[in-house]
Amino acid sequence: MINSISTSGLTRQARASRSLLPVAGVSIAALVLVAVMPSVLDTYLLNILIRAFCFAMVALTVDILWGYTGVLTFGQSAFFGIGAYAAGLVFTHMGFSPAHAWLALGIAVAGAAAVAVLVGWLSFYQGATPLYASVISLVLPIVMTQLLFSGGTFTGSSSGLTGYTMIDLSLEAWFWIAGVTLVLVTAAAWVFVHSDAGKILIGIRDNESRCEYLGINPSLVKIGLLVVTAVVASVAGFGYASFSGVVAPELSGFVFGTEIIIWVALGGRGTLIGPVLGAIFIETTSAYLSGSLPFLWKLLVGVGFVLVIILLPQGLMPLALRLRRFLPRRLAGGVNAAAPTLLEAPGQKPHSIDRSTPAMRLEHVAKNFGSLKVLEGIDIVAYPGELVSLVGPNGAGKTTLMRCMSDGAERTSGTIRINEHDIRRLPAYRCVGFGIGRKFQTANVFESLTVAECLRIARAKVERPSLLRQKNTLSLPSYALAVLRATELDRKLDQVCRNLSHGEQQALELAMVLALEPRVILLDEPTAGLTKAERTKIGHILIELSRDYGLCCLLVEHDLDFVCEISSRVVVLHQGKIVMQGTVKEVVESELVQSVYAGNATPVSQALQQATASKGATA
Ligand SMILES: Nc1ncnc2c1ncn2[C@@H]1O[C@H](COP(=O)(O)OP(=O)(O)OP(=O)(O)O)[C@@H](O)[C@H]1O
Repeated sequence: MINSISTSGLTRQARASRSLLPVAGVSIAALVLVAVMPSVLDTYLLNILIRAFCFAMVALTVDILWGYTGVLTFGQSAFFGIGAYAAGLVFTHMGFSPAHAWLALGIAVAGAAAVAVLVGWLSFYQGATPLYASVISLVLPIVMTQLLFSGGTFTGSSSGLTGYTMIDLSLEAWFWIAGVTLVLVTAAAWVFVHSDAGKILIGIRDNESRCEYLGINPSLVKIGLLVVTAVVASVAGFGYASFSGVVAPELSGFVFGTEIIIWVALGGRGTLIGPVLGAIFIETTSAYLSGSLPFLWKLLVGVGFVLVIILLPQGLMPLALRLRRFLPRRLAGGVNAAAPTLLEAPGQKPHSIDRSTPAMRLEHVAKNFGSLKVLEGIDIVAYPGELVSLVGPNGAGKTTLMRCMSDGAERTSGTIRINEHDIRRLPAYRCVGFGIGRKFQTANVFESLTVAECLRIARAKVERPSLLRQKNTLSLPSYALAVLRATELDRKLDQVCRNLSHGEQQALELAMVLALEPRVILLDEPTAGLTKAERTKIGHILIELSRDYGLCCLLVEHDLDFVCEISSRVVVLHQGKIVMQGTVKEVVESELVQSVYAGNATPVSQALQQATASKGATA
């Protein structure tokens, strides 16, 4: 019987606070600094810093897209330009008043959001590669600059717009506005990327396909993120133009877009603070040195960039963050320091499951790769509570069949129904909604996240993750908890996945799939890499999943002893066709199946016979 996991021993971690105190403390310190700086800095430096603060906000948006989500973008300058030109154009052609300032801000936000939706759709539509998205982001600032060049007197062409009436504030007031906005935007970004929802960005960066098979639509997440970051960049551009009284096509150009990438790379992508400090430092230093050393300074920045990329690929900030180990833990703000308490989720009641309606129905399914027919005429019906093993020699088409069952776009022809829902040509994340969960052949987890964070992302479809915080409890169905306990992963919730053994990663992936509470699970070699003892425990869990919880399990497995021990039915595939379906005994005794395996190095028939004999002896 699957027991609910004991939470004793986790109490210490449960008490661990996920408070926002560290970020609040740093933000208050930064605000105090912003408050006092105008009284100690000269006018020139204040001017430079206000501009640098605006640029730092754009750098922050690039860091969220590139550093956290893995989307390398050169296009954020275009959104900065939209905000800047919204202010420049309205103030030049309509005059200045508070109403006009609000109008310009509204145009900046709406314009940036509309362009971001279009660009996001083009960049991240289903099947688009990351390289394609980067190319689109390169094209955007080029198109934007050309539009501004060809705008004649309306946009000021290559000279841009100058001399318009600006928002009339003192230099100190501008400094405070820019500084406070930067601190607040940085703090908000920090809270978001460290929240449960923010971890999905890292999940997408690490393993987009795993996210899809957990029911998350990565394209939608990336489009939403692009829209939000575009709006922030446009507001920064609006502030820049309102303060400086100058807008030029260069502000939305490709060169500026590349400079932002350099700030982020030097500062340390994926750290937020690094890119902000990188932008402020390079902009301020440039202002002092570019006049006296115009070419040498650019050369120095370029050499610094190359050196950092080679020697410190993660940038300078991670180096500084490593010093945190010398600080007390509280001050270091170790957000991943504590693991959440595991709780048992209520889940679906086994007796409420209708076991007479097929959980999975395949009719005439075929798959071709060009002229190669990999699957042909596949008909399978599987019911809740069944544990069906797909066996066959290497290359028989087992994994391809799993792919077809879990993603509507995969098969060439035929019909697949999951819980009576026709999956049509729907993508994997939509099929998950019909109750299917898939475990891949090789361990497929999020390598830079902890065990608990992976499980949290796996639950995102069931429990909407918080945008603001990390919850200190994690509810999982009892069978997912049982997998964690069987493999002792429940004691490693705070460990980063890349440090887990292969077998532990396999078990974690299985627990992640079960965390989705699927009604049908596809398991491609779930015990590969596990020890004999772990394999036996997982076998028992799979039997209980089907018998006690009514899950329909479809299993691809080369370990034939394991297949015989746990299966209620076996389907034999050979050269893309089903050669036999039946009970373990029927398959074992089939001469046809034995001839299928004849010539294969694995003594399959022998293994099947031995396993059946041992089962008979036990009975
Ligand atoms: N993307 C692809 N393009 C072309 N052929 C492919 C592709 N993917 C799989 N195949 C071919 O389809 C056939 C079935 O492959 P599949 O991986 O489904 O077999 P399998 O039964 O799972 O094998 P194994 O037990 O070794 O994992 C093989 O001949 C393989 O070479």
